[in-house]
Amino acid sequence: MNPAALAGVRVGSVSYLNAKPLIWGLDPAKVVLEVPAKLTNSFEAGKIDVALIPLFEILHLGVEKVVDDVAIACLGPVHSVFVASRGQFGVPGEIYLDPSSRSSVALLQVLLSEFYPGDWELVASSNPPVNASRLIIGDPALEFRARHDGGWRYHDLGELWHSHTGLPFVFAAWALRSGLKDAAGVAGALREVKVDGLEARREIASKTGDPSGSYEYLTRYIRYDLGAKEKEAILLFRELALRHGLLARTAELDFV
Ligand SMILES: C=C(O[C@@H]1C=C(C(=O)O)C=C[C@H]1O)C(=O)O
Repeated sequence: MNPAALAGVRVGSVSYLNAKPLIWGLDPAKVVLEVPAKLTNSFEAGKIDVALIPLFEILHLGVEKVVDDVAIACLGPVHSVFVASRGQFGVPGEIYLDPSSRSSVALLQVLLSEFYPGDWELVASSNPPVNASRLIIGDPALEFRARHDGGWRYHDLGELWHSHTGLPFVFAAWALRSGLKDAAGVAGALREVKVDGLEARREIASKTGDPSGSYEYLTRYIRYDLGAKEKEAILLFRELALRHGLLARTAELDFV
């Protein structure tokens, strides 16, 4: 399947398993796959027309048009975005940050500033000391869980956000380059891709090293809708990010 509206449109997606249902059926040779931070750079540089970029960057770059009804989100635990530590959460100290992430780093900063104020030191480095607390996202987070047992505690940021706000959290959404022709057609095609991709989750999971774990992850933890509650969550996140100096005020998002 390759909907006509996407012909000639340069598409970029996050390279993690969680994004696979949203690009299912598109010609893999034509979709740029990168970790969130790199993908954002490619989108900003104008190399991609439509990209599944971190929500934080959508707000930060002042992206105007976002595809309605499609997201990488969660309601409660997300399973693949956590601070792994040897001890309890909320005791201030160093946390190493995954340099691939944008939304989850900002979410962690918002959660700490708002709900766990203290003398935190956030260190951007992909090479934390052996026992250091660290924020990990995406496939590396799933692999970390699979590789390490006992001794580590996982503080799931989707769960922490939900316990404080009662809301879902949106990690990424489809951003459209400004001036893109037929934005409505492109958005509609990406919604169709999503419908097929969600149905193909069993097959997508079967191609991974852990079919049942991957299927559970894609069906129980990651949610793909961007509806009223998700929009409410985006507004709250934006407000808190503004309050804590992570963002400057930008225009309202236009969902197409
Ligand atoms: C839930 C996740 O969402 C991802 C987290 C992102 C971020 O932190 O910037 C960006 C895109 C999403 O794919 C994950 O990858 O674990």
